[in-house]
Amino acid sequence: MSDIRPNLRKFIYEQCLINGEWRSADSGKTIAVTNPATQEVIAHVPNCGATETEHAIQAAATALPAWRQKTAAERAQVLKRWHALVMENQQALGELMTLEQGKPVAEAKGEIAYAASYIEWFAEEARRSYGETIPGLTASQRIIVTREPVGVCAAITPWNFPAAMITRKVAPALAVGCTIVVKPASETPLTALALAALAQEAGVPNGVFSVVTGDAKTIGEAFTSSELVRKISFTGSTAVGATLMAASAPTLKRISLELGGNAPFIVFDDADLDKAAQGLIDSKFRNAGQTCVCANRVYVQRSIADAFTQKLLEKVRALNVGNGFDDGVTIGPLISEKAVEKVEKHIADAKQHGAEVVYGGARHELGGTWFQPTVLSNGTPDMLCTKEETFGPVVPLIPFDSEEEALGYANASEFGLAAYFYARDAGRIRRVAEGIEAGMVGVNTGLISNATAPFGGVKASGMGREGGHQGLDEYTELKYVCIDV
Ligand SMILES: NC(=O)c1ccc[n+]([C@@H]2O[C@H](COP(=O)([O-])OP(=O)(O)OC[C@H]3O[C@@H](n4cnc5c(N)ncnc54)[C@H](O)[C@@H]3O)[C@@H](O)[C@H]2O)c1
Ligand SMILES: O=C[C@H](O)CS(=O)(=O)O
Repeated sequence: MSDIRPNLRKFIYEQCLINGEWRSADSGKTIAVTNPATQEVIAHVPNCGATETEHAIQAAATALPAWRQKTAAERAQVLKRWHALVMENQQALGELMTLEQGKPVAEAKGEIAYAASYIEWFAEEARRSYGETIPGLTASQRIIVTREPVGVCAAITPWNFPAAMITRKVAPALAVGCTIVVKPASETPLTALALAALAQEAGVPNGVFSVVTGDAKTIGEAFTSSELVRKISFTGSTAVGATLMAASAPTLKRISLELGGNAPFIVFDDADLDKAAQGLIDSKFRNAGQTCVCANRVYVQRSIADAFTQKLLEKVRALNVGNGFDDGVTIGPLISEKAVEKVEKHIADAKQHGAEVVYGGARHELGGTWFQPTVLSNGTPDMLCTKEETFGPVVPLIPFDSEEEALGYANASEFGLAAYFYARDAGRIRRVAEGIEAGMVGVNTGLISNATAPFGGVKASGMGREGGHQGLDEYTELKYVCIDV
């Protein structure tokens, strides 16, 4: 039986939105979009290439003067209408996301609200893109510093959070007067297209926000080679981010990179173990572990390791694996067979290093790309999962003895996106929060993502921030005006 409910059909757009027009690829070629839970083909979207992308970029350049000349309040009003439309359609947009990405409907609806919160946040921030005046060096001199929109922007987004990764780029861009062309992941284009349709309904003018689906490399090259594109914002793997950064260098584009992670999760002996176990569930199993900021390696102080493991297992056993449309399901399918094979590779490597499977450890009996929530004990600090993100529902528990040892393990990574630790001693909280190498740190919490805070990483996890007032600055340039009158 198809998961495509009648109420969803009006949200399934099988054309791209370019310059306010819904259009197919020039070649007529399409890409199939499948439901990861059933492998059913749910839609076909245009397989666009360079010409369509260049058209969208040109339309963004043409639309830029009028959009940037609107007042911040006028742009804010359009964003507020977009926010209202997204929330009015939260249920349908959530079900659409489950259809193409697989996460449970409740979680998908949560992402829609999270995505909408970026629109609301930047509608408010639009009117706070402040400059400054600086005392002149002479009686007749005035120094003024203003913030101006970067101009035409391009964004490339991943499949794991198909709504939030779009709005946390588009909302700040539009707020400050930029225009933007977005290429969503080919696995999950429908959410992006539906969001663009609602933006159009909200009054975003033609060309200000276009969505182009198709060949990633070709579209990416059209973005990076264009003289008109002044900024690229990318969310995805570190490897692709580095490629885009290098390709953007010849035209000196501004670039924001939200890349891969490998979050350490440390449980100290002075932690509240019940809170730590729940925090690990919250962080690790969100989106079946397919989250850039999820705990990827768990370090547990040896003296409380057994007690913590039992508390964790009690909660893992309560996780319900199934189709995201079924009531009560908390763990959906992984996005692809390739994703399952990576999880299997990490578990096999951990076992070779001496880790023991204390729960799960294999594909789920449902078949397809479902995987059992898995807990490994007696892990070691040199397992493959401590070096690359697993992107699946696996908790590798690694014992440690001292605070210094734990911090050393945590920082022994090329990545630095998110990190978490549970402790109650004030001095330990200060030392570890300041010593850990990450862009974002959760102390006694496993959930840190929100629109008000600057989201981003260090080292191989990227550069730039999204959300907070910092997220607005990513889309502006400073202009210094020295007046002598
Ligand atoms: N830091 C963050 O905020 C964040 C958020 C979500 C995902 N991620 C990371 O993204 C990765 C998982 O997502 P993914 O598998 O979609 O990543 P990915 O890098 O394979 O793809 C991301 C996007 O880039 C496009 N792409 C792929 N190759 C490209 C190329 N050569 N040129 C231009 N575009 C190209 C894809 O089509 C997709 O739209 C993980 O590493 C995860 O940690 C990071
Ligand atoms: O995959 C990483 C995203 O950024 C998810 S979230 O921002 O933490 O929701």
